[in-house]
Amino acid sequence: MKKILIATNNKGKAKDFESLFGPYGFEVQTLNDLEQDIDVEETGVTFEENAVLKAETVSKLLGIMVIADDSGLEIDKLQGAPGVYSARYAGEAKNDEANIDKVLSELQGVPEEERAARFRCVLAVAGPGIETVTFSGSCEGTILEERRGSNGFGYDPIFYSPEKGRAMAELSPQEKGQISHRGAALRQLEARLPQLLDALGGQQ
Ligand SMILES: O=c1nc[nH]c2c1ncn2[C@H]1C[C@H](O)[C@@H](COP(=O)(O)OP(=O)(O)OP(=O)(O)O)O1
Ligand SMILES: [Mg+2]
Repeated sequence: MKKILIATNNKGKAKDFESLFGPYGFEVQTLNDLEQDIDVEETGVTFEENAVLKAETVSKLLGIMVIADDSGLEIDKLQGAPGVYSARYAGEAKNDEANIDKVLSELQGVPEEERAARFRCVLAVAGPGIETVTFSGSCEGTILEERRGSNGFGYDPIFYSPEKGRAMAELSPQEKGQISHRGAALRQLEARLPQLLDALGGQQ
């Protein structure tokens, strides 16, 4: 089976990639599947910088083509926060529950029409002998007043999709892929994948 390494330690992201790449016959692997511990420090100030940093660092280390994902939530009322700091919003420990609590308390009393937000995702593909390329996607919604649903990961329980009429965490992985920032970025990447794999001489 063709394998694709995603330079992430986030198991929730990995599931999104599986439901999107599975139908194309790719087995998705992540940094959690490797014997060595790899954790790239995210020193960039944009999603794009961090995605490129993660993809190029891991690709150079292992000598293979990899895809990295940097993503996050932008809330208009909070001037775009948490943004690139989404994973670390409530502290370095990267705790989804604490991050959600922090957002909910900051938006306490803010009416629905002022709770607009979007998820953003930038994917970077890096590999030996190819120029690093990036693809991006976004997904518009609003922030709920309380959690709904138990699917997905991260901020999914408080992100309402007007397109689906449900919280992101109430969607199946397939439904999420149809509307998500990651789904949008991945569809662009898919269009370029044959070319990228060709440039690598059929590595995968
Ligand atoms: O579809 C999503 N549904 C809900 N929340 C999401 C989503 N996509 C990103 N997010 C949130 C999770 C985390 O708070 C941050 C990503 O941070 P980000 O640095 O890209 O990922 P991460 O540190 O969890 O894993 P890694 O860097 O190893 O890929 O945005
Ligand atoms: Mg990260």
